[in-house]
Amino acid sequence: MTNLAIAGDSLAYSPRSGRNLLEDVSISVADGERLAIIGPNGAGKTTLLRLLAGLQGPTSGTVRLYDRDIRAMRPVDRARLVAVVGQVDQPDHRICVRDYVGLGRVPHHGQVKKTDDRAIVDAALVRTGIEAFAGREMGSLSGGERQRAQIARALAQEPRILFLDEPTNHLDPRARSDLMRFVAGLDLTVVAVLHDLHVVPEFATQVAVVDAGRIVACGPPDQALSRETVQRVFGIDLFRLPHPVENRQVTVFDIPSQL
Ligand SMILES: Nc1ncnc2c1ncn2[C@@H]1O[C@H](COP(=O)(O)OP(=O)(O)OP(=O)(O)O)[C@@H](O)[C@H]1O
Repeated sequence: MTNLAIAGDSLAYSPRSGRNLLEDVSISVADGERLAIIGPNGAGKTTLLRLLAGLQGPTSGTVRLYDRDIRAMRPVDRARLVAVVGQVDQPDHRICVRDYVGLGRVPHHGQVKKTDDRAIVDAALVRTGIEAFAGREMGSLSGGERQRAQIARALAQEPRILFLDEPTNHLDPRARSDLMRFVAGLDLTVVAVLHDLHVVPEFATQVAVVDAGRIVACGPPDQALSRETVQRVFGIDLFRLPHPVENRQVTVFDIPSQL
């Protein structure tokens, strides 16, 4: 036994026709760690997340979750271990928020009493701050509220690993930071594809930088998010500066003026 939550080894993926979208990607995530996958549009981030979550099989290579080969897991066992909040989730607009969050309990049906299921759904609604919307239809929520409902559904699933694909998409700047702090406070292993580089240093314990289907830098945020890597991969600049008021450093991303 290791304390690895996720071990992806020599992963490659290419659709039936076409180029390799991922090549020779190996990554491990320790139990309780929070991995941010970053990279430019089309780099292969979502593809990597889908392979690690078992939503898609690799063309070659293996994924192990808590020492078990993901290919040998029954879907229901995987769903008790892994919850995914994807970029596109369009539930029936008429389903009410409570019932939508309750869908997270499906993999556990028959495992616990219905009253426990209800208590777990209630707790997920409270934790994500959407209990006031419980009776509303999903179609009536704002983008940010729907995002929280999706996370509540994932929490109701009681996973050990939470996968998030661009979870801050619909959120205003303060809500982005609040959400990632909230997720960091969960006692879970988390893998998140993030476009907003500002939230990465405070959220992630590990960062994987993906470019053109390969991991080009991986490590703690202050190492993986180096100025050189950010310049090369994103074409922007990075500065770590003393905070003007507080006794800490801030990471500033800047688009060079000569662009
Ligand atoms: N099934 C597929 N067949 C062909 N090409 C695909 C397929 N799935 C993804 N791609 C292509 O692979 C590349 C990587 O896609 P992916 O969604 O993993 O990128 P990403 O880094 O998450 O991008 P973004 O930041 O824009 O969401 C893209 O160019 C995409 O068009």
